[in-house]
Amino acid sequence: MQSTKITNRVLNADALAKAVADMQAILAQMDTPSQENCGADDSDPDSSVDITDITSEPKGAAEKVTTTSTRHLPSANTTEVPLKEELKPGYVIFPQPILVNESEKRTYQVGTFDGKPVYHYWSRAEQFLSSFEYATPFGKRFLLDEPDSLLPPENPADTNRHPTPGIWWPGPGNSNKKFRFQRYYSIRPSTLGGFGAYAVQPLEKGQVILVERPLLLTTHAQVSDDVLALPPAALAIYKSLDGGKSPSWVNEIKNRNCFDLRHKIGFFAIASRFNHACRHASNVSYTFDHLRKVMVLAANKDVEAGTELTINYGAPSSACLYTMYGFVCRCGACRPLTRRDLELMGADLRECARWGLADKKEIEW
Ligand SMILES: C[S@@+](CC[C@H](N)C(=O)[O-])C[C@H]1O[C@@H](n2cnc3c(N)ncnc32)[C@H](O)[C@@H]1O
Repeated sequence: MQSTKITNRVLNADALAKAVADMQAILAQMDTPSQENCGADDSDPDSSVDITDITSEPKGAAEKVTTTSTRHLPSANTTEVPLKEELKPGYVIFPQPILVNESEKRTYQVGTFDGKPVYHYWSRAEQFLSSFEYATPFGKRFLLDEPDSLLPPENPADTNRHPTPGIWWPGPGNSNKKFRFQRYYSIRPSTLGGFGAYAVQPLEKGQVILVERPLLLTTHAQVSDDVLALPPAALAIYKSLDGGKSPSWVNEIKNRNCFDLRHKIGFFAIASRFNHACRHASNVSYTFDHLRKVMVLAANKDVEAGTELTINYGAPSSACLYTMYGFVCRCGACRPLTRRDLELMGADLRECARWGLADKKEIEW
């Protein structure tokens, strides 16, 4: 079991006890085969990774774009974009433009995926990654061969201002020096739901694929203030995360994307894009290095190129997953929730469909 989990609800002790009792009652009523129970993987492999650097930003003609995304972004962000002809493996892409350079008001389009525009921003290469020992899901180690990283630039002047000292977020606006392709995965539309991470090359068990600083490290109590205090580039990334359709978008995004990091919660531009898989179906494990304040993701089994990379959110069953995180799991490793399950759980199915928590097929029997 991982020490960090994505969490959905802020529960006090009483509410938690009630939720557990409710859930036990629901589960007692449900015809739940043992295969439904989902658990995190425990593995202990080795790591071997290397890097590719690029030294300049992609060039291309500026072009107006529109997006079909319903997620919240100020329309002013959909302005001039340098168009790249093709979507290269390993790019980090987003379903809508990310405002990365406040002064130039530019966003970056990479190309199209399934007929929809997708966008790319670069992660900044970390110069000192190999100097420190990092906590990985499989023990402490020096990452001599650097994984993809979203870490601070060596010159603090390169950072955008951030309410939390030491926190940095990515974007070409931060520096004109070296940027690195995301070599091990790309973030792209997923069959599980929304966007997800896919291996762009075969991964060996134990390979560290990502070391990432939080976009925001905060607490449940502080999240609203801290999110609203984010500078535009970081706020745009936060808003681009899953959710964000309702007036209470800050909490909605929080509920779907935050990682519980002991007394804090964290949001990540990339790690928060990894979808969930139940039981031992997840192929990536994660841990938060509290000393270095980085999230470290590593393959927990050999993975073929093109496979979706999934983590385990930590819920013990698909029913719990639904109750805690509000989505119907489609990972294939658990018994999918039925309409009856959802009814027993008191879910408003139309509301589920409206929020994309259950698609039409799932609610039409
Ligand atoms: C942390 S986000 C993961 C990235 C997200 N798919 C996106 O587009 O940004 C969690 C959300 O992804 C979706 N999701 C993750 N794992 C899923 C799964 N196994 N089945 C269905 N939906 C899933 C759910 O909508 C969930 O609220």
